[in-house]
Amino acid sequence: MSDSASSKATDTLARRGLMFIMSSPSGAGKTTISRMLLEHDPHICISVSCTTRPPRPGEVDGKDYHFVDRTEFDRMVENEEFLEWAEVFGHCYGTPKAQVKAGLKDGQDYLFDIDWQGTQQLYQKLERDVVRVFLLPPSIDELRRRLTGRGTDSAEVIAGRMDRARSEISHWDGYDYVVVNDDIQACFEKVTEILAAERMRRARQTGLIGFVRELMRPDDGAPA
Ligand SMILES: Nc1nc2c(ncn2[C@@H]2O[C@H](COP(=O)(O)OP(=O)(O)O)[C@@H](O)[C@H]2O)c(=O)[nH]1
Ligand SMILES: Nc1ncnc2c1ncn2[C@@H]1O[C@H](COP(=O)(O)OP(=O)(O)O)[C@@H](O)[C@H]1O
Repeated sequence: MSDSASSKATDTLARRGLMFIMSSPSGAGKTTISRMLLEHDPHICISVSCTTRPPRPGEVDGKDYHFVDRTEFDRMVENEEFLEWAEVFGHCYGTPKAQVKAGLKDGQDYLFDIDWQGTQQLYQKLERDVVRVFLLPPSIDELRRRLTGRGTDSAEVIAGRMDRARSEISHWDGYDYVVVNDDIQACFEKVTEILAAERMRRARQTGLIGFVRELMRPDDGAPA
């Protein structure tokens, strides 16, 4: 087999998709890093959550979140339409089930911007598919600066998010990887490396069995 033919074979090996979860205290940068990943990596798409929180300026329904009212959210909970859901900052957030389960089988990777409660629930249900990444701010002062600088929340809301930050940080040990988001580019590169390595895990590479069997076939001596 020529070099180009063999690299083609490995490029098309079947692989099960993964669930790449990114959590952090509010303001540490998970939305920013998520957007960079989605922009640079065509093989991962975001799992769009449902929320009862009102949209922020610039947020688009169906892209950033599916914005629903409480009655609709409760109906979806009742119908078991969520893989997980949780109440955060007085609003409900949930991960719709249908799309993700089908996509994983077809090798589609999904990115989740969800909190520690949702992470625990997804891990309990789909442990083998889940990769858990936690982002930390370089300092509490910098976290406050970022929340203020983002310009999307009132002083009161920011104070609430800062109060919650310490308790959110206390869940750092429920994650597989912890990355300090100091320099944005450096953080993005680390997250990209984690994703690349996790894609190579043997258990995810469902096409390997046939590929290796082929490699191990007795040599018939035919020229390449
Ligand atoms: N469990 C769970 N948490 C979610 C979901 N979607 C978003 N979140 C979390 O809810 C929290 C608040 O999100 P948001 O209102 O967008 O503000 P942010 O903290 O600035 O990202 C964040 O910790 C998100 O990770 C979801 O579907 N399930
Ligand atoms: N490494 C970084 N250095 C400086 N500012 C950052 C960095 N990462 C994110 N930010 C800024 O901090 C603010 C909060 O980031 P965001 O991604 O919205 O956080 P989260 O989604 O975790 O709440 C945004 O204004 C973003 O541009």
